[in-house]
Amino acid sequence: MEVINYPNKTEWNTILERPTIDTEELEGVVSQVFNEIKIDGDKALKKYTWLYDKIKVDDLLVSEEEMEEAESLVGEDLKNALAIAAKNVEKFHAAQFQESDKIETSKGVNCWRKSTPIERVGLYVPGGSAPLFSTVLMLGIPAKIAGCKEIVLCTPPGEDGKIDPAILYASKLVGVDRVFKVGGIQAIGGMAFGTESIPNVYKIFGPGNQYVTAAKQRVNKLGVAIDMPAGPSEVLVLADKSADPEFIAADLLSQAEHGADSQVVLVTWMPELVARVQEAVEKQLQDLSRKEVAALALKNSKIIVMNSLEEALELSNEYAPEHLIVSVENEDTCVNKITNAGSVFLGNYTPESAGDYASGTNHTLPTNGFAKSYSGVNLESFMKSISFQKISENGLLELGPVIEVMARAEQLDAHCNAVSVRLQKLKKQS
Ligand SMILES: NC(=O)c1ccc[n+]([C@@H]2O[C@H](COP(=O)([O-])OP(=O)(O)OC[C@H]3O[C@@H](n4cnc5c(N)ncnc54)[C@H](O)[C@@H]3O)[C@@H](O)[C@H]2O)c1
Ligand SMILES: N[C@H](CO)Cc1c[nH]c[nH+]1
Ligand SMILES: [Zn+2]
Repeated sequence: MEVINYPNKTEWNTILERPTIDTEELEGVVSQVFNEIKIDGDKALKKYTWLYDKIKVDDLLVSEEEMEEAESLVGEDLKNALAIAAKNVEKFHAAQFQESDKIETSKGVNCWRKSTPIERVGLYVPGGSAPLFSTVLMLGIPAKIAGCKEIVLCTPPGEDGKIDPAILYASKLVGVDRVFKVGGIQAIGGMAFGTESIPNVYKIFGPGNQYVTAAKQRVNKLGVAIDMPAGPSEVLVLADKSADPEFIAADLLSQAEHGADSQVVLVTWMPELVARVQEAVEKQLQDLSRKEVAALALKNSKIIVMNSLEEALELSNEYAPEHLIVSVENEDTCVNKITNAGSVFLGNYTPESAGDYASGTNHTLPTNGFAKSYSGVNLESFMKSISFQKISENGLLELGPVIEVMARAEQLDAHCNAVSVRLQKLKKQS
């Protein structure tokens, strides 16, 4: 990890750059795959699964038999863990349901909003380097609570051409309707445009690598909604002398092991912490099964020494990390100073991986600075709200003239007339 001491504000933007693949090349690949899916449907999905995943898929849809087989392959320990995690995710997301009351804005003018589920949704579950079955809970549970009528899920097939049993078990547990063996750009294109096997959905959810994220951003431009850009994982740890270097190292490595293009950042104002964390990272790295991947991610990563907690928080807000760990004395005093982050972990005993799996918060979160403008996945992500209004005759008599004045001023005569004809009738009646 590169160490940067007391950077000037003018240097912050350069320091905080994320590692990215050449975007022009990426967009070219996305266009080509999408064009073929639009013409060839399933045939194109299979072609690109062979090209990018090296898997020959005959039937994209996971069969009932495969679902049943998966259930028998998942151990009791994992089933129990999934049940507890699912309960917490459900509890946290169910509490997010909000229906607005009727508001009488003027006398006789009532307005309200009603939330309705997005009817057909597509979930993407990453599976390139590791099958992230926890993502099934994070997307499937809120989709179900929201009341989405049709929930389909795409995930890349593993080396044996099958989907990881835990992904299938979790899909059944949360009530996903259909699972398809397809990942990457081709999965996003399949769900956006529809093919013989996959229905076209109204909104696509889920994290993924840079290919998946670029594909989601492209379909969004083409009119299919997406949750947010949720690309390669990242974490920023804010730490002072109260933090344990072993814990910091473990948290940094937990996101570094996701992929070579992950980025992890330590920000401190205690220079004496730097060497201790570096040492702990080196030591813990050796024991990881994914140490090569984590080592590559550490090359993109930084330790930044700042002058104070205030300056460190300012830098963190500018970076807008997907995950922010606050390991400082009196961590609660930082809460109101955090303006940009996907999900925040307060105190030395709140590891980021708790949010990844089981605390109840959602782990599908904005990366690459998008936490400045996007929230992570939540119940509302699966809903849209329709606004309603009802105006009584007296209400229109009162508000109508206001509308007439405004419509005339915008020179929209028909708008004005829609009110005037009613007012005339009401006045005649009275
Ligand atoms: N932000 C979040 O909320 C969040 C949550 C979980 C995981 N993640 C991130 O998701 C990512 C998962 O990545 P992954 O690769 O393991 O799985 P993935 O499922 O996202 O991507 C795998 C697919 O990428 C495609 N692909 C691979 N190389 C390609 C190439 N050269 N050209 C075109 N397509 C190619 C393949 O089709 C493959 O199926 C990681 O970066 C992880 O950090 C993010
Ligand atoms: N840290 C990931 C989000 O960036 C989520 C995850 C799933 N499994 C493990 N971690
Ligand atoms: Zn993780």
